[in-house]
Amino acid sequence: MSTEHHAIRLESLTKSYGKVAALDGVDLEVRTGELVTLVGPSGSGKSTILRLIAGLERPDGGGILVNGQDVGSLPPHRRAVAMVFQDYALYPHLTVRGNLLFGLRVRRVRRGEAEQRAQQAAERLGITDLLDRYPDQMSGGQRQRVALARALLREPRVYLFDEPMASLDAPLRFATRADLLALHRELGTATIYVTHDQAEAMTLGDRVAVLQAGQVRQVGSPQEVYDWPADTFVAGFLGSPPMNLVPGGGVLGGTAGVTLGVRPEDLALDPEGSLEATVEAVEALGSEAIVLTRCADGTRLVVRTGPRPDVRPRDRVRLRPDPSRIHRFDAVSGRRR
Ligand SMILES: Nc1ncnc2c1ncn2[C@@H]1O[C@H](COP(=O)(O)OP(=O)(O)OP(=O)(O)O)[C@@H](O)[C@H]1O
Repeated sequence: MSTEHHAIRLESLTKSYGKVAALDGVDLEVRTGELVTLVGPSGSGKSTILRLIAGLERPDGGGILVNGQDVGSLPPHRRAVAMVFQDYALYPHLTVRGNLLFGLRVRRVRRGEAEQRAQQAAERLGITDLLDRYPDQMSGGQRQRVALARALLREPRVYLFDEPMASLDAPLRFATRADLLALHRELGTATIYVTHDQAEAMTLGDRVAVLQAGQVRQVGSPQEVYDWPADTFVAGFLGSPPMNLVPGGGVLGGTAGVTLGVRPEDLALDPEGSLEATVEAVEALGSEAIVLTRCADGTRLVVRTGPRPDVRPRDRVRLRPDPSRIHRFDAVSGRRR
């Protein structure tokens, strides 16, 4: 057995709410300095994982280790874990300074030292001019920085983020994402980051963990899970639009017992292509276009092309799949073959 301590190690974690199995045997390891993004459909158990690590709830079974120590029986404030929520969870009746000092007071840090540390955290996140404001006097992005500064003050070994940018607009998300990544690299802590945003999951994560129905379907680098999805669920979940999956292989080359898949960008509109199809719709996205097509046997194939493709609905077209990019899955288990 490896003696290496992972900053976070989850072993066969289970948790049910009544009849609902929120987590059904979750194993996950995060190394020190690593950022793992957690993605999956609504209700797949992402937040439950974070709440169990933070100690806000207790698992039914399995182990939670932080730096090699089983924290299962420790209360939240003794776990060296900081959690940042989507709604920031700031105290509305306290100023930014009050919010930053609160946790330090609870942990009985002397006043002078607490003031100094709060000041340092505020400087690091560029919010010193906001110290006397109340949460309702700030923008979402500013509140997010305050929540981050407060998390920083806990000097955690582990950061847990539950969709911290969900309420920010696109440009602000983009900027904040870069700041967050810089902070993560500088601190070298272990981070788990839950998001619904695929671009965020792919760009932030050293590794991506894909969750479905309380089980981890695959963990790997963003490129790995995209290029080599372990099963049809991951294949159909990552990518926008997702991979075309054809049960039985059909137009992609019928083979009993398999489901074949091809990503929209691995299908080209090409007069020499081997597949015949009819265009059903064209969605222009500015930098690219999505062409929805339908083959004679009824199979729908989505094609990603450059901007302004020269086709319109009801056009007959030919498609050329990249043969090296055809994915094979078992028709019954859905696992990659
Ligand atoms: N306090 C609770 N009481 C009952 N059921 C719960 C509770 N918390 C979570 N669940 C159920 O557990 C499952 C997992 O929920 P969880 O919040 O972890 O999902 P999630 O992946 O974070 O979803 P979302 O992306 O919508 O936030 C869901 O079926 C949910 O309804």
